[in-house]
Amino acid sequence: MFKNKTVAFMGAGNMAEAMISGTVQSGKLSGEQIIVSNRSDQQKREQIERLYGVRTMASEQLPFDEIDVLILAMKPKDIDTVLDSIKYKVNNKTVIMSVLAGITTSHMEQNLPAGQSVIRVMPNTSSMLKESATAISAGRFTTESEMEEARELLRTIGQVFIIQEEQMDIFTGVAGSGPAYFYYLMEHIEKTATESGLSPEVAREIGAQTIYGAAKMMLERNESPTELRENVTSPNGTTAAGLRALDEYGGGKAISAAVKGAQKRSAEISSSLKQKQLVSQ
Ligand SMILES: NC(=O)C1=CN([C@@H]2O[C@H](COP(=O)(O)OP(=O)(O)OC[C@H]3O[C@@H](n4cnc5c(N)ncnc54)[C@H](OP(=O)(O)O)[C@@H]3O)[C@@H](O)[C@H]2O)C=CC1
Ligand SMILES: O=C(O)[C@@H]1CCC=N1
Repeated sequence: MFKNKTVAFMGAGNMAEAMISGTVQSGKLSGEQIIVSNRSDQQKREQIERLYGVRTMASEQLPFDEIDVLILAMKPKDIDTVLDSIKYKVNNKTVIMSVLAGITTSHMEQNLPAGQSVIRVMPNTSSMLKESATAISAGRFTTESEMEEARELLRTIGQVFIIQEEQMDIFTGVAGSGPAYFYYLMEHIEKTATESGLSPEVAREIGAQTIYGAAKMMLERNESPTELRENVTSPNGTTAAGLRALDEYGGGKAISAAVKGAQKRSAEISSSLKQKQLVSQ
């Protein structure tokens, strides 16, 4: 399916690198088919070329006519500069995918040639190991077969969910930002475990194995998290004591607030760009 296709990245930071790593490991695209570009960090380009065997260059040197899929992976604040820089160069057959939080397909469509196919994508950094939970939403001009190809391409970095664009903010709050909540949890578990006498290496390994095992249970057993939690919790046992402390300290509320906070920020990024657009009209 990807034979003779060229995929180019604009942006070579954490998210792009995670996607590049997963895609190259999948073996579905060769390094020759992937071009990675950034604004100015030459050292980073050399490192990516060495590690993943892909072609790299500065973004202004991208061979736009050769590119089938262009993945935008810079920070949201840089989107307008980038759209301005590509709008007279991009090929109308190129599908543009953006992984930028809060940047809507309509914002991109308004700043690109009429009819350009744009897909909004929200991956997470577990793409690095082909374990992302990635969402995609079609723009106005995207065909079903382009969405199918996008899904196939992103399957190389994990599971793909096609969602309505209105659901992107909450998806970002859950899955785009989500790994950070689990790392935060792990930081606290590790700290407590080492303070209580476990070596840092052992604390890290058992914490990670515990999260991994719980995630696998969720994915492979047809049981709700409530059932799974109850199976761990003996009356008046250790887990009940732990969960009571979590409740006392507002653990559940804190988790909901984290998801909502990220969701709200994603929506804010969209609306601030809309405001800017209205002001400049
Ligand atoms: N990190 C994450 O977990 C996730 C991030 N995202 C999204 O991914 C995007 C990138 O995030 P992240 O990788 O963390 O950011 P980084 O800061 O690590 O990387 C940003 C990259 O963008 C490049 N860049 C900036 N301006 C331009 C430009 N004008 N032309 C070409 N390249 C440019 C930078 O190049 P240079 O260094 O040369 O300036 C750099 O390679 C964000 O929009 C974020 O919302 C989405 C899901 C998860
Ligand atoms: O923090 C951010 O804005 C990006 C988007 C999702 C995860 N990281």
